[in-house]
Order: sequence, then structure tokens, then C-alpha cells
Amino acid sequence: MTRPQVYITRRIPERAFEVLREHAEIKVWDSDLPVPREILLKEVADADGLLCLLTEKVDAELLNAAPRLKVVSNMAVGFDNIDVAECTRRGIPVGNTPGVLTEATADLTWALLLAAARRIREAIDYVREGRWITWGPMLLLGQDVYGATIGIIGMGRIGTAVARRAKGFNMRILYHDVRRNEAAEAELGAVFVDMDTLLRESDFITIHTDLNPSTYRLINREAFAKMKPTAVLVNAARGPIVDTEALYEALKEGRIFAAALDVTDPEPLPADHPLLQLPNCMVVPHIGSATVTTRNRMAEIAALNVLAGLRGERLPYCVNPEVYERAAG
Ligand SMILES: NC(=O)C1=CN([C@@H]2O[C@H](COP(=O)(O)OP(=O)(O)OC[C@H]3O[C@@H](n4cnc5c(N)ncnc54)[C@H](O)[C@@H]3O)[C@@H](O)[C@H]2O)C=CC1
Ligand SMILES: O=C(O)C(=O)CO
Repeated sequence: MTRPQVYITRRIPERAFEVLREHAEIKVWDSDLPVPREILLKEVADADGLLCLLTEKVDAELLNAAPRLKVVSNMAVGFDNIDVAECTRRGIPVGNTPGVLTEATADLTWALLLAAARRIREAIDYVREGRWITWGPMLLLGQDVYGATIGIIGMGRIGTAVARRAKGFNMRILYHDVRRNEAAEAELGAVFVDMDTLLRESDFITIHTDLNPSTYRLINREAFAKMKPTAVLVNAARGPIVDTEALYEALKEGRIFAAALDVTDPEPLPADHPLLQLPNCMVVPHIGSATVTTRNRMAEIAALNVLAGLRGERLPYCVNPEVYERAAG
């Protein structure tokens, strides 16, 4: 019997290969850089399963090039790179990797929040550049975190994990979401507010929504105009949720204190991008889930999703479960 073919779009942790090896023929784009689109379109021609990353656009063009595809498995929790409706229309289940990266991403969010509040990037440059002559009463003054107000936009898995850490800093926790999170309200004393209140009252604003039409450029010029001049913005969700030009203006003109970004629009940000020249902006290269354990677990779940899809079983983590209702109906 011929074995199913799986295409993996990047070098990923070995754990994925351990799960799949005895069940499928695996072909991998064995590189740390993304597979060029024209090669991807050729490689999926005989693929039964696709294990891809957030850097690959899975759209009608790709699906047309992959007539045998039975499953698309994203090694990420976010799936805005995938045309899920088109996959569903074609009866293809789509998998993602929720939960296992929640704590790592919340940790990174806090690393960014603290570093931006206390101007750590500027402080490191200051020492490296040999400018550290003495203790300075007015040197590199930042913002207090302990006891401040944090505003969390998107109180899902990661938003809630960020809020848990905020409890340890004795913070007042505000949140906004399209639905109430009563568990977070009960456990953490988080207070549900409208966006305006969150923007006006928060000392720290941190974004944890998925990217969808309602969150695209949610943080725009009008939003920045409502923030405190001492506010710190953190984005570890998706770049396009923040309007980059509006952010640049707000930082440059001192309308907010600082920003720290794990994700950008465009992504990657070119090395000569004006945002990177600003002392009050800190950017890291989308490393929210980048710990050894987390990436191993993401690879494992992504592979288990592929395996289930190849066998015609329900994916352990499926973003379009309606695909099964269609099949049953
Ligand atoms: N920087 C990184 O490396 C990582 C980034 N992410 C991003 O974080 C996102 C969130 O992940 P999870 O917490 O696991 O997802 P989740 O689905 O548990 O939480 C997302 C929350 O956003 C809310 N939401 C959606 N639209 C909204 C709107 N217009 N206004 C307010 N709230 C809205 C949802 O109701 C939900 O509660 C992912 O979709 C992904 O894009 C996730 C992991 C790592
Ligand atoms: O999982 C995601 O959505 C990421 O952004 C990377 O872990």
C-alpha cells in the first residue's frame, strides 16, 4: 500500500518527525528560511498532508495546487495565514496548536512590558556606548509597574495568563473582549470595560486578540489619542492589529511613553525602518513561543493533527470543526 505524503514547510523540531515517520513519507523544506512560493506550489502537488507555519499563505491558489490534500496543520495557534473558509468549502480540516504556547507567550509579553517600562534597551545601549559615568538621579527614568493599571485587549488563553502575572504586581486589571470572561473576572478580579475606558485608564496596554477583520488596525490614530502620555503599549499578538504609521507618530511625538513589539506590520520589519530608530520602541523578532519545550510541544501537536487528518479522524485541535458536520450531513 502506498504511504501518504506529508509536506513540511520548514526545519522544525524532531518531535514532529518522530510522530509522523512510521506513518507517512515526509518531505521537508530543510531550511531556516521560508520555502519560496513557487516551490511550495509544486511540492504540494502530491501532498496528502501539509504541516505549515504562519509564514505560509494557504489560499485557494495553494489548495488548487494540492488536489490530494486531506489536512492543513499550522504549527501556531494563530491561523490568519490560512483561508479557513476555503478549506472548509473543500472539506479540509485545519489544525492549530493552542494552549501549549500560552505561558511562554505570556512570559515574553511580560519581558517586553517590564523592559519598555524601565527603558532596558536604552540602558543597555548607554552602558555599551561607554556613557555610564556615574549614578544619575535623573538618569533613564521609567514608569512604575507595581500597582499600576493594565489593560488587556483580548482576554482569551494568553490574555488570561498575562493577567495572572499582573496579580503578582498588584495591578488593577481592566480588559476588553468581544465576550465576557467571567472565569477571569472571578479568579483575578479583572474588570470588563469598553475600549475607550481601557485606552484612557490603562498605564500598560497589551494586545492578545487574534487577527480578524474586527481587530485589523484596532489600535489606530484615534486609539493613540485616547491613551495616557505615560502609557506603554505591548503587542505580542499580530502586527496588523496596530497601525504602524500611527504608532510611529505617537512614539515620535511623545503621545505615549513607549512600545514593545514582538510582531510588526510589515513583518519582518526592514532594518532601516524608522520605528527602529526610536529610543522608546523595542522590537523583537516574533519570539513569543520561542522556548525549547514550547516549540517541541507545538511540533508534536502539529504532527498529531496531520496524522489524524491522514487517517480521516477528527483533528485533536481543529479550527473548523464545521467541516465534520458538512461531511456528516
Ligand atoms: N507572539 C507570538 O509568538 C504569539 C502570538 N500569538 C497570537 O495571540 C493570539 C491569541 O492567542 P490565544 O490567547 O491562544 O487565543 P484565544 O482565542 O484564546 O484569545 C483571543 C481572544 O481575542 C478575543 N477577540 C477577538 N476579536 C476581538 C476584538 N475585536 N476585540 C476584543 N477581543 C477580541 C477573543 O474573543 C478571544 O477571547 C493568537 O491568535 C495569535 O495571533 C499566539 C501565540 C504566540
Ligand atoms: O502560535 C502563534 O500564533 C505564533 O504567533 C507563534 O507561536
